Amino acid sequence: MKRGFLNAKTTKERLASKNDLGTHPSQLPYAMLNEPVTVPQGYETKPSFVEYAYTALPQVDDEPHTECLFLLESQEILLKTPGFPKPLPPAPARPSFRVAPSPGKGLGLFSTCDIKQGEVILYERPLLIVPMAIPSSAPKHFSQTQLIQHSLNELERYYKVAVDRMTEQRRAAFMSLHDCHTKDGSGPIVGRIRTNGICLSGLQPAGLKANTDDAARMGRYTVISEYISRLNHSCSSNTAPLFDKAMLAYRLYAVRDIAKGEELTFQYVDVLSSKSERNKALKPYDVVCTCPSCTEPTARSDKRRSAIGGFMPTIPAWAANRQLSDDWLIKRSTALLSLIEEERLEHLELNCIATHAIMECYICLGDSENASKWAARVIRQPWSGVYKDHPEVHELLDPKSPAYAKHGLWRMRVDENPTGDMGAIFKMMGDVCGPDGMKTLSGGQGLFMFQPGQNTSPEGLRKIAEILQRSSNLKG
Ligand SMILES: C[S@@+](CC[C@H](N)C(=O)[O-])C[C@H]1O[C@@H](n2cnc3c(N)ncnc32)[C@H](O)[C@@H]1O
Repeated sequence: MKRGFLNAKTTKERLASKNDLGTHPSQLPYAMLNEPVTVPQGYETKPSFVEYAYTALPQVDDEPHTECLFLLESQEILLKTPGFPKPLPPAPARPSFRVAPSPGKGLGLFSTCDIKQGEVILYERPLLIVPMAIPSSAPKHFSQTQLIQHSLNELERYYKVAVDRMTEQRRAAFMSLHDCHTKDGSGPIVGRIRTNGICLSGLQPAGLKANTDDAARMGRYTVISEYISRLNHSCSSNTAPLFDKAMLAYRLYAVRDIAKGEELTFQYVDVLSSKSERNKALKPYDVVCTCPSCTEPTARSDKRRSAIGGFMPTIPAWAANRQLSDDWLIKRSTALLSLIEEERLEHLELNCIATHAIMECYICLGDSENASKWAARVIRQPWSGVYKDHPEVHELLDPKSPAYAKHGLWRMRVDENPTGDMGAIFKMMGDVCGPDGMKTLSGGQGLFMFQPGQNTSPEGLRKIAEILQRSSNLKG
């Protein structure tokens, strides 16, 4: 069984997120103030440079640098990323996007040519990467609003050092970005970071993970870029930015075919929530969304989005369950893909999960002709974490490839029964997940590294069953 077959994310994270680097806008964990607040001077926290470092990365001449403020352990994680620092590809002679006014939305990005699904629109090294939160202390006699203003002032001070270190040209690019937080206590730098930052995970020191939410945020970062930060929101966005740690750069992918002149868009909020929830979540960005799903008069879109969020294609839940027909999961996943297409949500991780599941169904059925067609569709979604976790799909493009016979799922539904360890695990997973697969997602880490044919002891199997059972109790 390949890694990524199960995933440790919660259902909600997995449905809403776009890849395992957590690419979505970052809302800083600080409240906003309705009116100006005066804070007594002299209580500034001294930055602890034992823990934090300002650095310009990568330290390669002739390439733009990102100004970073990192916890030392996060910096270590980044520097140890295999392949770091991978060079940026040469900029194309004619970029396939331009910055231009978008009526009612300020500036935006627009395509300058037809772009195919899965193509990279741009590679971009960010201007700035900073922590989403930095601890600060304040005297006990501060009022609640003074505490908020004090925290915002502290953040501004920390972030300013990084902005001051930029080249003049990159600082000017940063300061020209939009700021929708001019009247809530945020300074000009914090305001721009709040407006334009995209969340970056995967750099969290191990020790912080188990701590409180605030502590955990200290190992999470927000990324600001000259161009990607100009993407306006749509609830049916047509791009997905994927952060490549080795390159220290985003690749911005087209998630469907884009016509010349179309605006390029990105999702700022969980697009599987209802129209009213989305509009509430968009308030901090000062956005009243006018995309078709927010303006159509009936509640059809809400219903479709809720249905999309209510099914997770899960091979084990079907493969060993003989009460479900051979085409049950194919039909359910195809219906899911139709809903995704109707709502124009191709960027969702779920799109690739369903595509990959149909491919695996055909492998279970011993039908390499159809499996190879679906493998080709997986490959057209390179922004997805599923694609990243399954490099073997390339070997499955040829229906005659020997990779089929070697695949752990090959003919699983055709031959007698899945037997041995694999059969036992599939049966357990089927029982625990339920056919809709909604309980698979938060546990099951023990299965990640399971390989077919691997000799798993009864003790190992019992542990896996316990993990799955725990996850079912917690989330079910
Ligand atoms: C990250 S910036 C995007 C680029 C920005 N339009 C600019 O001029 O630089 C976010 C801001 O863009 C505007 N915006 C983004 N999406 C929008 C939308 N769908 N409708 C209206 N305004 C939008 C809002 O002012 C929001 O605070």
